[in-house]
Amino acid sequence: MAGKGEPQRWVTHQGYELLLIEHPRFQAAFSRQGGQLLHFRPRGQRPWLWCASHWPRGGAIRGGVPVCWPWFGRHPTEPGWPSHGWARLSDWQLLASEADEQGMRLTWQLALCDWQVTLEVELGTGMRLCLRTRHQDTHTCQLSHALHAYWQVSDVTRVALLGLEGASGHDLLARSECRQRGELRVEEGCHRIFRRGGPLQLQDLAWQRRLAIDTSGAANSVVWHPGSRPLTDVGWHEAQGFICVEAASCGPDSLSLAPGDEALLSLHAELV
Ligand SMILES: O=P(O)(O)OC[C@H]1O[C@H](O)[C@H](O)[C@@H](O)[C@@H]1O
Repeated sequence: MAGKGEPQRWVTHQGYELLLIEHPRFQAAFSRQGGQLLHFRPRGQRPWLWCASHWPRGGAIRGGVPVCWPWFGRHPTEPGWPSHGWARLSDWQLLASEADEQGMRLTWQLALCDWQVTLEVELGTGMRLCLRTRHQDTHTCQLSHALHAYWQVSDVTRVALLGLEGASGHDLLARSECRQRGELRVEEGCHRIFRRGGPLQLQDLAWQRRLAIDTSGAANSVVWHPGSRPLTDVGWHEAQGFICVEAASCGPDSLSLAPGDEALLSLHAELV
């Protein structure tokens, strides 16, 4: 628990250890499991991130910004291993947190065998996440990873994602290559992995909000929503309230890390 006057304190909710932050500029919450930013709301605004109201015991929390690491989606060779890797199921250590008038900077770390990953998060009027991976194995290893953000929206079928015009990628629902024409809208589910990162904008007219979401530096921008496919423990109406726009390096854009190499992945958002 933080001392009096400090912006952060630990609590337990639905069996999870949470770090709650009340800063003059924003409110936020992380779970120790996953080092996962679950909630971020700059003062006077609606929350930016969506989070399911029910959290499974022993599973991953659906919402906020899950860290998918050290693989994204299914493991390439081990079908029984958990989807999206160990990071979102493991307890992380909070290495540092500093606050000033502008905001807060927090550093989370997870060490597994020869691998070490840190998540640096800056929160203020915007949010910036940077994932840094190193390994000290004796041979080159494959890495795929994602900052799998669930953005809260008025209604997924009524928002538009700008900035992917002309981008090529893979449409996993259509099982074909795709090229984005104009703005992206989600009518009945979406699962596209675009082969480019860059500045995007999520436009929500009903909420009169436009978020600039930057996936520059990532090889892939992933857009996902299950449509009418049911998600365990998430009601249909609740699921209408998010769209995932993710920074990732995955599939053919997975990385080969030689011992001592470092891989970076970042995601940045601000209001425009
Ligand atoms: O249900 P989860 O394991 O949390 O994954 C949720 C979704 O994440 C990503 O966007 C993947 O590309 C999808 O295939 C997956 O369904």
